[in-house]
Amino acid sequence: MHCDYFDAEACRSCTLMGRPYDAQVADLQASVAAQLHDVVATDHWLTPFCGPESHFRNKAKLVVGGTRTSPTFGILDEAGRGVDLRECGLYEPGLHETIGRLTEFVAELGLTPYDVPRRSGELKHLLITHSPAGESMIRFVLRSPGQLPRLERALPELIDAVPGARVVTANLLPEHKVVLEGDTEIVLTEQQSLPMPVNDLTLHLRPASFFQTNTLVAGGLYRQAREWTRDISPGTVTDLFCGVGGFALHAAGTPADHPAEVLGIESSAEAVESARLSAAELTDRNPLGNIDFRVGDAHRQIMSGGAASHLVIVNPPRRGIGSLAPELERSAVPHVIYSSCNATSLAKDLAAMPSYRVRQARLFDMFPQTRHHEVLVRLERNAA
Ligand SMILES: C[S@@+](CC[C@H](N)C(=O)[O-])C[C@H]1O[C@@H](n2cnc3c(N)ncnc32)[C@H](O)[C@@H]1O
Repeated sequence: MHCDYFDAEACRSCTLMGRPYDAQVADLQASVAAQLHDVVATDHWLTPFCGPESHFRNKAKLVVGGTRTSPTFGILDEAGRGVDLRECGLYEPGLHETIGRLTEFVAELGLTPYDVPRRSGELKHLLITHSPAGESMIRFVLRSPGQLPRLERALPELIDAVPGARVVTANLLPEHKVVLEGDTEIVLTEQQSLPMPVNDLTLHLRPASFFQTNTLVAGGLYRQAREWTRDISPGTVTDLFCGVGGFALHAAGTPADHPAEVLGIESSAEAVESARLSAAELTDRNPLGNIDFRVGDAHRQIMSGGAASHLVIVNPPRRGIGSLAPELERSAVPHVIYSSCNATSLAKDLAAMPSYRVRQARLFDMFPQTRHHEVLVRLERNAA
């Protein structure tokens, strides 16, 4: 893949840009396998799962810079000046189109971009998620509620100007902080969630709920976990760090003759609400047994009942499962599926679980052009 922004040194996020894609995947596989060398035998690796090397991102996180009449949408340089990256080749074609229409509309609306060095202005970021069905969720991250009435008034024109705009929100981030969003979210549209078709399910995404950035590769990840779940044929499944329920909902209904009882635990109330919505739709169509999602701390779950599960699925943030690893080690849980975006923390966690052996592992290239990776491993408790 080639990128003009990279060549001009305007953006260097894609550290592997220019390297042939096959070589990128081979390097990534070798590096991840080396980090997990002590716990995953060479012949237990499945073939890496890859999608296209460009036009795969379903999400854009655009920092707004420049001026009211000439805003930029992309990142800020070291001096805090806006760098426009609207033509980034990682975006899905539909997302690219949405960005074009939306940024044109925002420039005409004349919201003043937030100026980081001066700490003045209003519009900080645009966060856009696009679904394979052609719909999008658009979130305006604002410094204050001052521009809210203007945004509310402009909503019908925005919906006209940006085909597929389904959920539009204002997120308030009054603090001068290097974070993407604040805690207050005001949904301006009647629709509150973006339906994301993945495999044979629809996952509802409410604002501020985590979702994987690469829909096609996420679909492969969930299918692999479902295949392993079918093979294990568990009576009960606990999905920890479940987000909007991708793993839990794919596990529900397996095995088909005696669907597992599935419980998802997640700290974000918005994500749990999303997962419940998806589960209700799914069970309406095809009764599946018990699926339940609860807001909670994954680290407490093993002590409070999760230890009785036949299968525990974990998909933690980059830092890994930490104290949960020794908890699982002490539990009687026979099967674990661990999805990790950080082979270093995965290796550390698995080293704290010597009673389990890795039966299979697979690399999912969720973030082509970078060294970021997703690894799925299937663990089984050693026979006593
Ligand atoms: C990598 S995401 C995985 C989400 C989901 N499994 C998926 O497939 O999209 C990690 C999730 O863990 C949640 N989280 C972080 N710390 C947590 C904790 N202590 N207990 C429960 N959930 C937590 C985050 O809100 C986020 O949704």
